[in-house]
Amino acid sequence: MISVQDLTKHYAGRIAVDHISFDVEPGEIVGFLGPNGAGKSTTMRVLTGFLPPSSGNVRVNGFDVFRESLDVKRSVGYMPEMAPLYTEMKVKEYLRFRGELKGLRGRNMRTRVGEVMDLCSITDVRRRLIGNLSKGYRQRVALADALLHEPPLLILDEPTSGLDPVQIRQVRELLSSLRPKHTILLSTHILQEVEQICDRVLMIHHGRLLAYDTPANLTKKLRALTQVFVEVDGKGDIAAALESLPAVRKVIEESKDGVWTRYVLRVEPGVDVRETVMKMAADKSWKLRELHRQLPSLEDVFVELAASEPVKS
Ligand SMILES: Nc1ncnc2c1ncn2[C@@H]1O[C@H](COP(=O)(O)OP(=O)(O)OP(=O)(O)O)[C@@H](O)[C@H]1O
Repeated sequence: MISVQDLTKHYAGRIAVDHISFDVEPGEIVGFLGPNGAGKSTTMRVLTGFLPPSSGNVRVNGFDVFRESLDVKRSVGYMPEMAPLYTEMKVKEYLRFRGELKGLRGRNMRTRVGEVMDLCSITDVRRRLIGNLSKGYRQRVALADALLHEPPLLILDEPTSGLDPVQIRQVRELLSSLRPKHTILLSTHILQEVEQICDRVLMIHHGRLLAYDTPANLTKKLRALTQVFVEVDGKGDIAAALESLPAVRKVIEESKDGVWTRYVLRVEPGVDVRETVMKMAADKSWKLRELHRQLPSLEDVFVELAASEPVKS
């Protein structure tokens, strides 16, 4: 559905997207993850046919984004980060107006507007002014707009930004329900979002692609990051003792609170050292007030990959 080869985009001599390549298969939900300014919106705007690439080969639904941008626009439902909704229009009126711009007429228009309002659960607010709707409802109106012309591909720029937890869950459920009819590329800062609904994750930083894989594979790759937190009150060189345990690669003293010292243990993949730590504490008469293990998250993967990326001037 999407094929990106060696895409580069410059703004006035500054590189925003730096030689990235990736493919998205039909029916996939792909999460685009990266900090502010990483190049997500730029890449998405190139994919929608609105922004020409500086170089590279980008095809959407089989069409070249530069030479066949009209066909690309027909193939894509795009929801920009700040969807430009007309606040003085009523919901249904707005969708009909947008439908007309997208070439819908007559019965086809009536059916589609009804369908997308149902799909996005906005039928009950169809006669309300957009300006009076909550952010969650407005977001769903913007999504209904993106869906109007039944595009096979949806490109959504931070679809859950600014929403409360209930609204976030509703949007996520809605997006999951659109699969497999629609392929979805969505950008987000929220790692949990990606873990929950995305088949694959694109990680981007300083315009470069850091990784592209399933959330499970990404975290598996960096299993070495498994951490154990231990808070101890005891005598002797506690850090050295903990570091002598099999499978413990590194011990970092994290904080002190009176007699208590909190350590972070970096542990080899697949090993649970909690029992041996407990045994050592008993043998050495240490007091323990915390002992817990934290498996690596996508956030750890991102932080580690970003740290290994040379920073550009
Ligand atoms: N129209 C523009 N003119 C000049 N520079 C731009 C323009 N749009 C974006 N940039 C720059 O390009 C880089 C990538 O920006 P982009 O908006 O694509 O990042 P992003 O990952 O979407 O960030 P955010 O999450 O903040 O939206 C940034 O350094 C940004 O300042």
